[in-house]
Amino acid sequence: IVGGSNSSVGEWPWQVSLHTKLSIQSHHCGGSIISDQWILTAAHCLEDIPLTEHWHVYSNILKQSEITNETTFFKVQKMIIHPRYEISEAGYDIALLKLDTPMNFSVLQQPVCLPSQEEMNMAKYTECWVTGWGYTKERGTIEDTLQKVKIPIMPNAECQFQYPEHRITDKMLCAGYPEGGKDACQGDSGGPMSCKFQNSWYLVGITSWGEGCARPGQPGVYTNVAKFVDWILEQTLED
Ligand SMILES: Cc1c(O)cccc1C(=O)Nc1cccc2ccc(C(=N)N)cc12
Repeated sequence: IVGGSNSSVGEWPWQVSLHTKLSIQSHHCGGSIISDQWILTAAHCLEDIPLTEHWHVYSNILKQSEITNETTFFKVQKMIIHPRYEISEAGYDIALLKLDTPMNFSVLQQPVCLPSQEEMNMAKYTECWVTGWGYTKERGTIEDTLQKVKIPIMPNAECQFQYPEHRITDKMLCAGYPEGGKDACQGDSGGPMSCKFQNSWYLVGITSWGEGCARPGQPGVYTNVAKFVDWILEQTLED
């Protein structure tokens, strides 16, 4: 997260840290708790490591330094990458992780609401925050304390104009300031864009891509979760 600030304990209780257990274990991507056994993340997070046994899911974490080999984590029973995903910039950058055991909810560890799938105008989301342990600048490192930054959603037409060489579809969302300076970045991928509406928080976007980070005129691009609620329900209620 570029231009953000430290989150406090329990501020984003649906945020998880996805670690890969390769040579050294480290934070790879963010994710969001959407039920007691399902995590929503970005497909591009999983494409290089398609084996369930290499993933550790850490919930109720504020600082990466809290994670030691004594820290409990969830194992992944099943990974579902959207069948139409190819690369982030072409969309469908969404994936589900089924945990090996259901988690117990608490004030510090609980699901975020999925948005309603009906055609919603984004204007109702006036307070959207992006969170993660990703880089705070383009050539950065993974942050210790979970960062948060408030970023306004922009109309897709404006976003398309900023990315003339891309096709910004209605299954994508863009968010950013014209002057740049506040954005998600590498390492925040898969994490939530959470928007507050009538005193509840909704998972409106999944951090997907952007040209660099926090550059003027280069907004962050997110998976538009509302367009995938049908798919999410099909995949998760089936089990
Ligand atoms: C290619 C690259 C790096 O090598 C280092 C940092 C960023 C980048 C990059 O161009 N974009 C990115 C690469 C990977 C995940 C990203 C997630 C979000 C954003 C965003 N701006 N909202 C940019 C990303």
